[in-house]
Amino acid sequence: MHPSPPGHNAIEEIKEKLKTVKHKILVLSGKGGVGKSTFSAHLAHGLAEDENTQVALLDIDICGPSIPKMMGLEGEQVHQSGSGWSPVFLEDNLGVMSVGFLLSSPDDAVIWRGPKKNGMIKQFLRDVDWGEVDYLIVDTPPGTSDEHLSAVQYLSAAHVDGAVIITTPQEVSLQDVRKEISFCHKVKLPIIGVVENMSVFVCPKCKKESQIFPPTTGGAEVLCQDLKIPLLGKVPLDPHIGKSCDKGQSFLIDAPDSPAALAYRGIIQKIQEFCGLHQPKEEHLISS
Ligand SMILES: Nc1ncnc2c1ncn2[C@@H]1O[C@H](COP(=O)(O)OP(=O)(O)OP(=O)(O)O)[C@@H](O)[C@H]1O
Repeated sequence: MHPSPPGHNAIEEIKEKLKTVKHKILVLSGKGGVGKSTFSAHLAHGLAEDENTQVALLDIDICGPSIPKMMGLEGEQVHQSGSGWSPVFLEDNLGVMSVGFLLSSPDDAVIWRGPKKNGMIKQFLRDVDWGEVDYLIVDTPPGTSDEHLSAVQYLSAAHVDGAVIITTPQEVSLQDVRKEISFCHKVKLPIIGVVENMSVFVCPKCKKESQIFPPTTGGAEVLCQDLKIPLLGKVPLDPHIGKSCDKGQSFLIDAPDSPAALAYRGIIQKIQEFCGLHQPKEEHLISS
């Protein structure tokens, strides 16, 4: 089932493979559990609501792939196509590929050793036949590890638009966002902006907003002002999100008028504007 390992000219092969993909967006977070996969999944759902937009979602969260569950694709396996792997199509215009499709069971612990992880990232970028795609969204593991470096290195060769960084308002998460931003600067990865997730709780009955864990340092807003990074939006903590994700559905459809869905739509629009306004440039590659 596994295509052959990438050779020395992997960068050229990835560049060639991704020629048909217009915009490439990496979704990053310093901490785990802040809502990165939820965001990636719903950015894909939201963009694909326009049936003329072809969307691809790639999950390279090697040790904890949650995209199969969130997209209702648990139990799917990687399908071989002519020259590589074919994505699983959720809709005609929404294709998904996940490391999770390689697992025999979602309950399997995944133990990949260092070089194997990077090899897998190369394979996922080189071997998936996406076809003509407007947006490729790449869901990454938390942190700034070797896997991120590999992904940026390969995607940069194929013109990456930039990264969206997901955080919660707490300092423990924001501290890692600063590291994420420093990583992006070091590897010359443009930053599209920051999303503050689980910002506030909106009471479903009285519609009042409350901060469950008020941030001690002003949250992502202050951080973004200080570092001159765009804040794309704040998404409230919303029980609809967890429920829809567990069912493998889009909460943008399940709860279209919820404060979280409205916040997501505003963020998606800003990302579309960014991609329309900023033509990605060829980046200098970081030597491995
Ligand atoms: N705004 C929100 N309101 C309520 N629940 C949320 C919200 N955003 C995410 N969640 C829930 O939080 C949990 C963690 O989200 P998710 O898996 O997307 O995090 P993650 O950052 O991708 O984690 P990791 O990278 O460690 O896998 C999920 O159960 C998801 O449904």
